[in-house]
Amino acid sequence: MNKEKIIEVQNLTKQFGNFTAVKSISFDVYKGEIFGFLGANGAGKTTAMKMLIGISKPTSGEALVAGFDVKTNTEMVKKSIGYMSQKFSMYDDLTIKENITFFGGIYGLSKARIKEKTMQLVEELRLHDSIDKLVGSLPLGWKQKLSFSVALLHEPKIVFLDEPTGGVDPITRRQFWEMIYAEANKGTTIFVTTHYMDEAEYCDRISIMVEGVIEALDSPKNLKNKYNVASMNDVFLKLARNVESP
Ligand SMILES: Nc1ncnc2c1ncn2[C@@H]1O[C@H](COP(=O)(O)OP(=O)(O)OP(=O)(O)O)[C@@H](O)[C@H]1O
Repeated sequence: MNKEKIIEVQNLTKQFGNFTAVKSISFDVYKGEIFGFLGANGAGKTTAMKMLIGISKPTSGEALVAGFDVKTNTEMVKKSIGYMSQKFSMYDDLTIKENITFFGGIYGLSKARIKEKTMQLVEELRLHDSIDKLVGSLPLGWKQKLSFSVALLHEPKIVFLDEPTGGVDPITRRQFWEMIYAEANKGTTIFVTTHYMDEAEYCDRISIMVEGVIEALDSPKNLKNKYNVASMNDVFLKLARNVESP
């Protein structure tokens, strides 16, 4: 794997009043890496991710995303990244083609480039018969795959995926991950949160957050060795259980 750093995080902290949601976390992510960002509900993943995509100001600490400071250069951070979440997909009342045109425009693509990208997506996702269908009429799995492709329209260096496969069936999730692999192979960095432990196994490295702190960070294989368990699910349970016991 290429060891060029694409995300550099140093002592990043976020406080809401007296409550510290993210407690001085530090880590690096490498170019082309699939980086899994795991943690139980409320562990601080979304808060950390919001700081990295430049929409929430850190209370303290530093983060460089694609070489740009998330505190002072948010515009360049936003241009360098793609983002998709389970909650925000595409506009249900626009067709697939209209959604691609709309988001392409937001990302600053020329008309010619949007046309080119639309044709590319039609081929890759085999959309020949459905390009003029309303997105609202598509199954969730299709929406999520499309949404991923749309997040990549402007060819960002990093794509942030916040629980991208929530509620999607296992076969579609597998297809989604094939798309992720293909994109990572092109050199795009994937930063992904998930609650599915089978997906954690697919990542190059995993960070596990517990109560605002990064409790563990390594490859799935090394984490399983370290905690002497057979699956990422067991690693996760072990760390979560440690929190529950006084
Ligand atoms: N704007 C806010 N004001 C106050 N507290 C907040 C705010 N946003 C998040 N929190 C708190 O920070 C903690 C971390 O929340 P966060 O959403 O980052 O967790 P998460 O790991 O993403 O959880 P989930 O998996 O449920 O999305 C939670 O206790 C949450 O209530």
